[in-house]
Amino acid sequence: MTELLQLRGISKRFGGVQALKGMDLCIPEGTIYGVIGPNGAGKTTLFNIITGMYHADTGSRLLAGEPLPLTLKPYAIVERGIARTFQNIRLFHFMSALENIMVGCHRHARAGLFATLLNTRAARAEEASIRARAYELLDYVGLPRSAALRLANELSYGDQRRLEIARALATRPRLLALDEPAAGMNPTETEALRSLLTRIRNDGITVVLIEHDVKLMMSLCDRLAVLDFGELIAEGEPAAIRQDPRVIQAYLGGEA
Ligand SMILES: Nc1ncnc2c1ncn2[C@@H]1O[C@H](COP(=O)(O)OP(=O)(O)OP(=O)(O)O)[C@@H](O)[C@H]1O
Repeated sequence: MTELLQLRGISKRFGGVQALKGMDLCIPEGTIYGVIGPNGAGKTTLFNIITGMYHADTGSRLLAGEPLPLTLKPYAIVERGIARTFQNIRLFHFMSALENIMVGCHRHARAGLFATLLNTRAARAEEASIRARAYELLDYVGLPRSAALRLANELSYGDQRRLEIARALATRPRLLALDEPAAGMNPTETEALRSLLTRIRNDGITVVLIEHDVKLMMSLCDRLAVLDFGELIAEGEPAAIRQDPRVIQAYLGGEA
């Protein structure tokens, strides 16, 4: 198994709270990798460090063996191949679903500002190809064509979540980071999400997610990291995690 993302000795303090305590973590390429743990364990902090929203106090990280400096800003992290979604959906609500995806596609656009303003042939061709790619992604995440021209905030909750994933995929990430993607979903939407994430993984994009639904995580993820009080207390395949006494004591309470 090749490691896609490696974190070494990552620490983060907020005032008097040590949210992460020298954490080491390796996310293997081609997996669905879950991060679980009780409230306040440090999951969101870890996630925000992976995606550049927070800067760690100490530690280092590598993406596909290349250093990924801790000070990189979120847009630079996206450029290096890590895209994310948010716990509270952050779409451009007054843009159409298609336009939301096109924004993500523009990361790979080549036409410069002047070519676009002058509406040159090259700029028009590029815009057409971005639009075509956005339609492909709309299909890929399972949104109907009829959703394309609707405003993002008119879509159902589950469809907005799919749209966020499509927009993240539009940046062509190697690692897709999802912050509680199943939160607020009904069972049908959750099952559809499971199929979509499995498809994304099978198509070669590594997925890392935080999720409170432990049952879903146990059945969906290839590997799990369990955090407690800012430390990694267990890491491995779900079958082993389920039986780990530290996990049972710290978090699962014997329910899993
Ligand atoms: N911006 C912040 N300022 C101050 N303290 C913070 C901040 N973010 C997180 N913390 C603290 O760091 C610790 C870890 O929080 P974090 O949100 O990472 O945990 P979590 O595992 O995601 O929890 P939850 O499941 O409740 O979302 C908590 O004690 C939290 O109060």
